[in-house]
Amino acid sequence: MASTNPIKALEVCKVSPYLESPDSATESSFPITFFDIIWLRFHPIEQLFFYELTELTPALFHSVVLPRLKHSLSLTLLHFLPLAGNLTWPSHASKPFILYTPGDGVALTVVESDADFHRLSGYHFQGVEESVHYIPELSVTDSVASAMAVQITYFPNQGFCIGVSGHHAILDGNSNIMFLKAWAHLCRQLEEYEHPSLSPELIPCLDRTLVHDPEDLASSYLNLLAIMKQKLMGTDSNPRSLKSMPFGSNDSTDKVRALFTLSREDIRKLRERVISGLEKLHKNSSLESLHLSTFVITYAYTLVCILRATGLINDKKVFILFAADCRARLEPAVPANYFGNCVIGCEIMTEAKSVLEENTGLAFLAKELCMVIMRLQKTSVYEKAKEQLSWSDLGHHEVAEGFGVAGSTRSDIYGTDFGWGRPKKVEVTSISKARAISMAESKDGNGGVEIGCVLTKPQMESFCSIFACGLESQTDDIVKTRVNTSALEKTHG
Ligand SMILES: CC(C)(COP(=O)(O)OP(=O)(O)OC[C@H]1O[C@@H](n2cnc3c(N)ncnc32)[C@H](O)[C@@H]1OP(=O)(O)O)[C@@H](O)C(=O)NCCC(=O)NCCSC(=O)CC(=O)O
Repeated sequence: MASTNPIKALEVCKVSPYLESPDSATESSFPITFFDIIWLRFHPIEQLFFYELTELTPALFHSVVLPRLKHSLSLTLLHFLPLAGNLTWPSHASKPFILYTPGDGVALTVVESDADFHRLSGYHFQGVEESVHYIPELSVTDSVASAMAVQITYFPNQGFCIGVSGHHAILDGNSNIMFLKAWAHLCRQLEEYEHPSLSPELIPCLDRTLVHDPEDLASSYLNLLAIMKQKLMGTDSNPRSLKSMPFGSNDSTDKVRALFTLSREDIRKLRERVISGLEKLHKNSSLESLHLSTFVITYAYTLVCILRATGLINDKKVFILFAADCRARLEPAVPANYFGNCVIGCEIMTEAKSVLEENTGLAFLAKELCMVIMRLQKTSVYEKAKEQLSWSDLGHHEVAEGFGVAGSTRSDIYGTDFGWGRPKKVEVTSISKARAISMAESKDGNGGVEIGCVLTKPQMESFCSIFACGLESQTDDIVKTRVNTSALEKTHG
């Protein structure tokens, strides 16, 4: 879907940590851990936050909103110094590390757009290429990678949008949202205080020594990445390059994105349907210990609908991934405000036919997810990280359709109020770069979940009908019939 460029550049600058502080005048380096290295070649985390403000005149934007956003970003970076620096891997170093040098900062692009803010921030299908204009590009060369880039887009008399790209080897979803909340918090405070301060839970813990690595998994993961890179890109590819590797399909020309919501009531009904499906699958066994959480129900239901919509054939395998936050799961635990990556991948490899089974597919997948989550309690995180080194042959990608999920149902992503209200919409746009959905708690805070999907337009139309009809269905089957598109738009919009 081709899109004309609706934006006009206003400013390109660098925002450095607040200069009056002695901390920002000192060079600092931060080692990266095995948790970070796992994500070294992954595409950046990209998100868009839309803020509706119909009274946003050029004067208000340029004299109040933009200066306040910039100043608070500078104040925030003082606490989050790794984000102002770069990932680097000089030839003398055995591992990449983050280096902050005075004068470094986050690249900030300010643009104006005459696009329809209402449509962009609405819950309708949108061409994936339309969002490209609002996402900043992260500068990455073979030897140096920026940690973060920010774009602020001004929509005259409609609102503004904040686009963020963060290097995944520097921060995970939790750290990313902590940074955005800290920035929003300081920006809000600037309305009243000249010297705003952060509450303790928003001050990041930058101590990398809290992650123990007695067997140097970090080096093993670097070797694994070099092998993967050679397999994908040929033996003459530079194994020390910091550039990301192609992961899934990057071709977004025919793709659309959309957000869907499951209400608390939808989730309750789906949970009942899963329980009845489980009773059919396991007539005589006790299933009491299974915890059918909001995450499990949402992920299972969305994947079943996607598999049906994409017409996956029964004899295929599916490889399902999700991240588990390890901050509280490590022994000893690291603090909730630990900054960096502290997540580990959990995986399920299964036959598509078990998931596509009409009466029991949803229950089957929900149970598989529960079992993997339960196993997390029994295995040490470090042992699991060691196990994952066996993924080195990339075999999964050759034999199975892979699916992943970005975000979390507990991130409070809509809590990012910079002083002009909560976002009208938040999108994790990077899901278009991998075969992934996004998940966040719904913005009304009523226990529902928002799900972001990227599919081709025909697949999305099909997904939309399967998703909506499946919720209306009284049985444990998810309806496969296709309803007409106008009915869908009503349900969805
Ligand atoms: C492994 C999990 C997904 C499993 O989630 P579950 O919800 O099924 O299970 P759980 O044991 O965590 O929680 C069980 C129940 O307790 C509740 N619960 C647990 N901990 C809680 C807490 N601290 N505060 C409030 N509620 C809590 C849950 O909401 C759930 O409730 P109820 O039963 O009501 O639902 C999760 O534990 C987890 O680690 N989530 C974080 C994932 C993450 O960090 N993602 C970001 C990846 S990086 C990324 O996304 C960036 C990118 O790649 O783009």
